[in-house]
Amino acid sequence: MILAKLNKEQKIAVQQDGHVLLTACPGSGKTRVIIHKLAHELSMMAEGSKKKVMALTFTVRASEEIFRRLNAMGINSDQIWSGTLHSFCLEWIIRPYSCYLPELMNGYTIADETFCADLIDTLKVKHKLKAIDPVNFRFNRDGSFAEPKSIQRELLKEYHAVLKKKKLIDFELLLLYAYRILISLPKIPQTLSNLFKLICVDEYQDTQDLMYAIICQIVKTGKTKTSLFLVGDTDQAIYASLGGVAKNIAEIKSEIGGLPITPLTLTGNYRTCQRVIDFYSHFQTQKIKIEAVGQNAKQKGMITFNNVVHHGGIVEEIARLIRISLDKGIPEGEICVLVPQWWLITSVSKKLRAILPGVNFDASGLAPMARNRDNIWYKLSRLFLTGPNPRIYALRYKWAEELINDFSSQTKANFEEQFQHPKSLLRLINSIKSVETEGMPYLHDCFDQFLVEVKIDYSLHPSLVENRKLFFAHIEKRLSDPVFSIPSDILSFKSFYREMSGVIINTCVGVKGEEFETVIAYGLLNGYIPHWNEIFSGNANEASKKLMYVICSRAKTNLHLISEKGRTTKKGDELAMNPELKDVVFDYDIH
Ligand SMILES: Nc1ncnc2c1ncn2[C@@H]1O[C@H](COP(=O)(O)OP(=O)(O)OP(=O)(O)O)[C@@H](O)[C@H]1O
Repeated sequence: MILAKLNKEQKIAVQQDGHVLLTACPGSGKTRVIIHKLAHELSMMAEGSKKKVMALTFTVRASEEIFRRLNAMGINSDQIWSGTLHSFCLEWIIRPYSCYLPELMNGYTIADETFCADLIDTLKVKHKLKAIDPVNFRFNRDGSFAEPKSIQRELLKEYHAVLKKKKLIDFELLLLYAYRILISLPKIPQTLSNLFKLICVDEYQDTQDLMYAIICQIVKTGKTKTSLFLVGDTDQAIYASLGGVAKNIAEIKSEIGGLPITPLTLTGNYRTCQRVIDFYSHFQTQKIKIEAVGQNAKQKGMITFNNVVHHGGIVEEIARLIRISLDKGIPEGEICVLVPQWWLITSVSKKLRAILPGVNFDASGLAPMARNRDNIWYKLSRLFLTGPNPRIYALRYKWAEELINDFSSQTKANFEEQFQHPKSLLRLINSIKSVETEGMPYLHDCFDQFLVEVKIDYSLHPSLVENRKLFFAHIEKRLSDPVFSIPSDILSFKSFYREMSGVIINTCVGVKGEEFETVIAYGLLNGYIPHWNEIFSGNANEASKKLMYVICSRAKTNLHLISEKGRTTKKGDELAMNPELKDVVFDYDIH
């Protein structure tokens, strides 16, 4: 029954025992396989088993999507853990075992992302680095900095001195400390391996070395107790400049202590029409024929390339293309605008909203909250800003569970006994009402009522006080920033969490693994895509090919590519067209 919606190759992958490396082209059903693999493994467990299965995803969006889909299949998600590797390390390694690591045993707080970003900006100014100068924050397995340049290393030392003084840990430290815990106390990977029957890793080609080390330490220790299921596509490896590496099968085998691993593949593309596939095959690094096998396989679709529009008119042009798709009856949520750099999301979203007032947009840049997803108050706010809804029940359940754990680890005290279960906590949150109509006072009011009910005096815990201050300070900053100009009412706050339904505005990294009827990508220029970092590191060609491949392969039938004119460097030199795109000879449709 669970396997009914899979083809033969997909069924084989789902039913394959032991460790698996599944590599396949875009649209071949890798995500579908992961979801069914999780469901299948659960169905094979003995009744009453306490074991769990896990999916590690590249983005929070992707992990939430897995929850939604399993929920829609009627699968009980109690025994499923899905999230990014960072959240896994926090929840399953750092939080329960920090007392064993000298660096953490005297307390720690997860650093607020925006606090770290501000600190880095200040240190860049101090060290006379430009805002765009890259700094590699990653650690090697032995704890040394991966950053090779000396000024950057000085900056890193100061940055870490500040974190240490404040007992903060950022994303990279989280990975390093998790790894240290695993290797210094073999009982811990053993315990995790006893608990997790399966670890699925989506987009494995973008995994960093330290991440492989963490995952494989658990698999290796458990020998055959935990199956590793790596899924990805080497042509979609777009994280090389941020340490992502697609290890080959021999390397992975060696990481898991020589245990056998079965290579599998999927063929056929269910997503995209053949013409679009043939177009993006220009960007493949390995020339493999991809065959469209979905219902739209024979459709002509629309592929346009505009290299004449001036950047001053870019938003009007994007709006025109959105209208063309809407006029064809394509739903808003099936249209995606890909921006070349994340910091452009806000301004483009705002302008598009102004030009197309009747159209809904789904863009993180329009949200009142900054992206400090690990802030405990952010986690509480998302429960108050989403209502009870069966479609996202599993997700809210998971959020409630996280909150119970977070409060308990930060306060060393538990919620009032009756609220220690996610179900009862959700019931409490759903019952709290506020008369406030403005977002900030509404959240303050809900938080205070909540704390009274669960009997936690947050003022006694400096990290909670500090994080609450930071959480609201960032909202205030965004509300008063003319660039954002976000409405401050409660509806605007709630719309941030509304289920994705409007035209998506995001970066290529932000929509990894997703698909849309129409993709509109602009800024396809040397310096944006590929980014200067790739160009300076001598990796421009490969990075650019892979980015173009990922961008184009998100589309089902319509692809609009734009290399606008008139964008310049600070020195005033005009940015050139993306070189890979320039080389393509194709019979484009008229735009
Ligand atoms: N056996 C199948 N029958 C019908 N549709 C399928 C089948 N397998 C996958 N699909 C559909 O094909 C589309 C692409 O699937 P999926 O997102 O799982 O691909 P993917 O390999 O993960 O792609 P990417 O590498 O781009 O992330 C989805 O709409 C999915 O529902």
